[in-house]
Amino acid sequence: MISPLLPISGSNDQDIEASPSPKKQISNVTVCSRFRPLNSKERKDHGGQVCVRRIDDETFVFKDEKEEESTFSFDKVFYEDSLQADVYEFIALPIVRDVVNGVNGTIITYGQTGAGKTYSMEGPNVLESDDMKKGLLPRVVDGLFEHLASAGDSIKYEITLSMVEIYMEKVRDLFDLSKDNLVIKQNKGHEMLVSGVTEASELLLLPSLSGKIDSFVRHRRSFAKPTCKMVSFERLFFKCVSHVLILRLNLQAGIQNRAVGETRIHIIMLLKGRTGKLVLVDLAGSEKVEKTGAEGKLLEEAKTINKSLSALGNVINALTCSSSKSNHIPYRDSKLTRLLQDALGGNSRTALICCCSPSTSNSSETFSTLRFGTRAKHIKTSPTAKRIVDAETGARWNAVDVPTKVESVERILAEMKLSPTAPKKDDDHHERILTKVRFQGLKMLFSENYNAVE
Ligand SMILES: Nc1ncnc2c1ncn2[C@@H]1O[C@H](COP(=O)(O)OP(=O)(O)OP(=O)(O)O)[C@@H](O)[C@H]1O
Repeated sequence: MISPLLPISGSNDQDIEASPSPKKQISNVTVCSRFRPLNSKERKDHGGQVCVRRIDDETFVFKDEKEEESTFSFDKVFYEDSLQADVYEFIALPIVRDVVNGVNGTIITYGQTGAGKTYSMEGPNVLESDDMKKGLLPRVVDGLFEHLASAGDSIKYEITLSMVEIYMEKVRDLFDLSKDNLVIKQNKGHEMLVSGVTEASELLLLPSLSGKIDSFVRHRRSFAKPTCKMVSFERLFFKCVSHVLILRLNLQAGIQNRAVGETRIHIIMLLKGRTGKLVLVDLAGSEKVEKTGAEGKLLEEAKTINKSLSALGNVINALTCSSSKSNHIPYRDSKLTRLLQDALGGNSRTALICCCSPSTSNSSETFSTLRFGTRAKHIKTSPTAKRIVDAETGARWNAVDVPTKVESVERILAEMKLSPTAPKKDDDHHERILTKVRFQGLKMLFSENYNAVE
């Protein structure tokens, strides 16, 4: 069920308040490994030798530099023939659904430089519309909009996008480069936020866009701003799709602003709705400093990056150490761990993609990435839906439990049907009433939205 943005009112909703809210189960961080195809250098210089032997979709045998074999298991293993769509469906789609329902989500790519982190996260670029190549980011943006729209009874939803990079332990705003040392804070709900970060905001949406966004993007790449008024379903669709595209253009603009050259940086994208927050993190390469061959300023950058990745490892160790329940978790040791505090130790459904080269020439870095992933697998998080306060009545709801106006009507009709005192009606009759009520409800909500947006 989708949570609406409009305040909920009416006696019907009051009845539903009493119904118990389902509790979310404790869940692990989802950890996957992904092996990219061998590149031409690995094929040429190392005879195309690989360090991984597939057992099944969750398990493989890894051969280290000393030819010793160990078996690794993850929630899912994506081998070199895996599709971008498979990665999205397994890792991101459940998180996107949860975010729409008020549960925060985080997706992190980890691995050495050149292992496929950016390819997994972005694909060739975020405006890519080829389904074989499109990465997680554009799919997540499309998926968020599609899920919000497909409910039909959800009306108005604001999505804001922020992008920051962590460079030399400073959080820089990728939409406003003058903000180059933003402060990370924790709000009353123990949620981490970047204070003063620029939020590109898009106000949305309505009818189902399923399958139509990419064909639109393919044909209207140069489209910049929505200009039409919401007067018909077609135009409404046009307006919604243009918002998706603008969001993708914003992403592209932020990505173009990030530090360039040899610099290794962490990139963090935050998509926020009224209820859930989705954080996508493309970490800097995890290789050892010596392997980078860096000198001078680049060496300093590499050391700072490795310090923050070590801090991430320490946080994971502290969280997974059995005696650490009462222990101090060193989130404050780096900006990265501070920003990921709620993703790792709190209220978030989190997925980690360990990106690896399959070549024996990189087996030492691959081994360290796989060990990092194995450790992260033991983190427990307890994501719960956010509480929403009804502006009119002050009633509090879990975002996942908030009934829409239309759903309220459905529940009442269903209850009437079940009630022993209710007059017995045939199913067709009941369906006809339901359809009419739905139509009336949507008509009313469409017009409310029209006024609000225009
Ligand atoms: N699954 C894949 N299928 C095909 N090509 C891939 C895949 N993963 C990565 N590549 C290619 O490998 C190269 C390196 O990938 P990518 O830039 O994503 O690495 P990275 O881990 O993000 O490195 P960096 O830390 O430098 O950002 C790119 O040319 C990319 O297109």
